[in-house]
Amino acid sequence: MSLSTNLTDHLLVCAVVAVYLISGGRVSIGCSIVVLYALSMYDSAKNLKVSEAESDQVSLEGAEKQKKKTCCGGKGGSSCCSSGGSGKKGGCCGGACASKKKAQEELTLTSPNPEPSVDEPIAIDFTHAFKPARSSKSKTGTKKMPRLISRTAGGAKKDTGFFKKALTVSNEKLSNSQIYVFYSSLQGAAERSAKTVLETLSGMPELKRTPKLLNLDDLSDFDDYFVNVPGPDALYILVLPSYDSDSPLDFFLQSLQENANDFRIDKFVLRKLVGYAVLGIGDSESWPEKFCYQARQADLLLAKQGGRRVFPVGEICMKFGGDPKVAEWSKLLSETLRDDEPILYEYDETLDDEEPQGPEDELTKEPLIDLEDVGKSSELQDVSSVKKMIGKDSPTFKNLTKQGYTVVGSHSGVKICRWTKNDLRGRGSCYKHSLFNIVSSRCMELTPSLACSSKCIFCWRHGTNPVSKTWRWEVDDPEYILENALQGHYAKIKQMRGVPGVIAERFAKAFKVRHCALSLVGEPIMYPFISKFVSLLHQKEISSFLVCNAQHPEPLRDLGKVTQLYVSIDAPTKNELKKVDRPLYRDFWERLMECLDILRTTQSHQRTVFRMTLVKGFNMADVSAYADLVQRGLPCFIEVKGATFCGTSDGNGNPLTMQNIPFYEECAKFVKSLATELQRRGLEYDVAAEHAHSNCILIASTKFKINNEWHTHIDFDKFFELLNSGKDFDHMEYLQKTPEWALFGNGGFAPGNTRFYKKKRGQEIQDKEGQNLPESANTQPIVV
Ligand SMILES: Cc1cc2nc3c(=O)[nH]c(=O)nc-3n(C[C@H](O)[C@H](O)[C@H](O)COP(=O)(O)O)c2cc1C
Ligand code: SF4
Repeated sequence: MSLSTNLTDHLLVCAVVAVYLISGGRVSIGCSIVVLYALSMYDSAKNLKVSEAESDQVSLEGAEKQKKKTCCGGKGGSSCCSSGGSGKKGGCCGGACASKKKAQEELTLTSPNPEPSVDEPIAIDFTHAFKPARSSKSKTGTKKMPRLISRTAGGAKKDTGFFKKALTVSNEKLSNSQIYVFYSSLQGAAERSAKTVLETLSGMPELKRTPKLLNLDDLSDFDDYFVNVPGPDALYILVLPSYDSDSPLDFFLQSLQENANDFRIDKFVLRKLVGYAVLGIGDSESWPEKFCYQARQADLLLAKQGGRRVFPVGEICMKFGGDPKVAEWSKLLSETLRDDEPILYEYDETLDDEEPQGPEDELTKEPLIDLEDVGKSSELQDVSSVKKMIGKDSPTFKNLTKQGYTVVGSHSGVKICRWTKNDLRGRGSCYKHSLFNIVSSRCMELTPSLACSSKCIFCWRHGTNPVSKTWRWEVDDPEYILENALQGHYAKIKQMRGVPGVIAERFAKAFKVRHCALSLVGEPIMYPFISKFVSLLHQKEISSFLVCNAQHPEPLRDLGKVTQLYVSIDAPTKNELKKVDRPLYRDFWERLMECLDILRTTQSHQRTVFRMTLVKGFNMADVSAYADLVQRGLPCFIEVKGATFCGTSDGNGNPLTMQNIPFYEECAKFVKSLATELQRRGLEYDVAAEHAHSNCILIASTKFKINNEWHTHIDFDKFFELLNSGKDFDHMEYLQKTPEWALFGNGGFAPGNTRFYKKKRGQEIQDKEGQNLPESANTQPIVV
């Protein structure tokens, strides 16, 4: 108790005694005073305790205020000069922060019941919250997780721990997805295997939807599945063979790679898929180095674009009974789809360091690749490796030779057409005779590129000829191609010498080819040396008829002189063209427009022809839209031909039937209304000539009607004379009068030939040039 308190007490006692004496020393008053005094003493003792506690609180607040003025605001840590981090003990706060921190820590540690208030933040240590399943499981001896691919950039590995690990787990129910089984097959093994996969999956009662089977080579646009996806729950299974020579799969892989590098396409565009799995088939004995390499490429490309692998790539050698292994892979896949356990889609390989690799790692033999490195993988560089377009041992080679082609070098083909044989036997030439004066027995049909940049529905490519937007193969010399093509052609002519009815004179002349139709199958203008090749033809006085698909404006612009330049116009509108030609280019319509502009301008000196192939139900309705195209390209001629039915369309995606084949009358009606529409617009065109037998009718610019007589025929001697003169000349300088028999309405059958009516045992079939083919080729789809 303090001195001041004692003094107050003494004064109080004196005052009480004085009051007692003044009041006469009465006992009752004296007692009351003593009680009051005792009460007041108790109260003051209590107050003293409270004030002592308050004064402690005030002094703490004062210390807090002072702390905020220190170097670190009292936080200590590395920002405080008193902390260990600064290396200075004491610092500006004299070490108060540090000592305070220490005191607080001590308080916390010694506090018996440190119940935090609701508002206080709680610190939880997540370090061990996401232990990789693999590590923990393998320690207990249970199944190890498959090795999967990380999508994390190397630099980001260290700081994405929490989110990255959380992203690795997916709980999608795979059995709810719509499964698409894709395949690509040249000889049938992949198709068979895909069907096994399909059957196995279809037998799963858990699957909500029936799986679908799709041939990659029949897809008109890969983008429908590999840029867009058909639904939110699509799951893809790809069954792919490998070929070290060119195969349709090359184009698919090339497209995937282009998508991966196309800045307009979302980098992880295939994240929209529930997942994917690839089954590779191949031959490990004959191609040990390249065994199933294209399946692996596909797998990496799908992963690179965000696809989630739901099952490891299968690699099965088909040489020695691979079918049971395919069934086994399919069964394992179906078990995975059934299994609702989460799948580790992304994988942090740094977590692998936590334990040594087990023997299972050896078994998987799957190299762990960071997705960021996928593009640099040597496997992927192979996607765009330069191959021969048609290797001698390739199925495409066998297919083409079976169909009567002579494959020249690695990318050209020559074939003797039925009209050539017909003309040798005096049975008449093809429609090009009546329209333009080409004699079939002296014509060679050739293409320097068996590959094409379209997949036209009426083409008889059987889904086997290579497709690509650009040239991606080894290139043969033009001299080599011409020399060997002529040899191949003459060899076939020679075979005709024993055929009954061959006219000796025509047979002799046939050994000096006069015309070359650069069409056949494929896209000739894709050949990088097309102009040189054409000039070599001209040097041998062989006229050139070049047909192109209007998808390659650059080489079209650069093209040198040709005798006649064709552009195929297979449909008049963008939508119809996409349906009919199934072009590979996204900007196919713009390319067509550019080609038309080139015909009207840069190449207007040439004899230009629009070639239209009429397919009922596909491209015959919109005459006015065709007129728009004519107005833009202003060709010299419009050659209109009805498509021809050539048998079934088995497995090559050709949707045409006999119902799509127009009759001559329908073609004639179409041609007349097109001519009328052009005239209505003030464009000077009219119907000129025909070859009724081939359903072919010619509309010509009226500038070829000289003195009221059509001059659609070519004076070939004059053409070479002009060419050899070295002077510039144009299409109006080598004309010849159209003979009477060829004019529209007269049928177009040349005199001097005997009309031959074949007994119709099967469908009469024709090749791309409109030439009829032997009946043995009756499995071919529509060709024109
Ligand atoms: C010309 C040719 C090249 C081949 N190249 C490879 C190859 O590089 N790697 C491979 O694993 N198998 C290769 N094979 C084997 C095929 O991939 C195998 O026969 C496959 O089953 C064919 O599938 P398909 O019948 O669906 O076309 C090749 C086969 C041929 C005929
Ligand atoms: S018809 Fe011609 S342009 Fe069309 S795919 Fe066949 S070869 Fe190519």
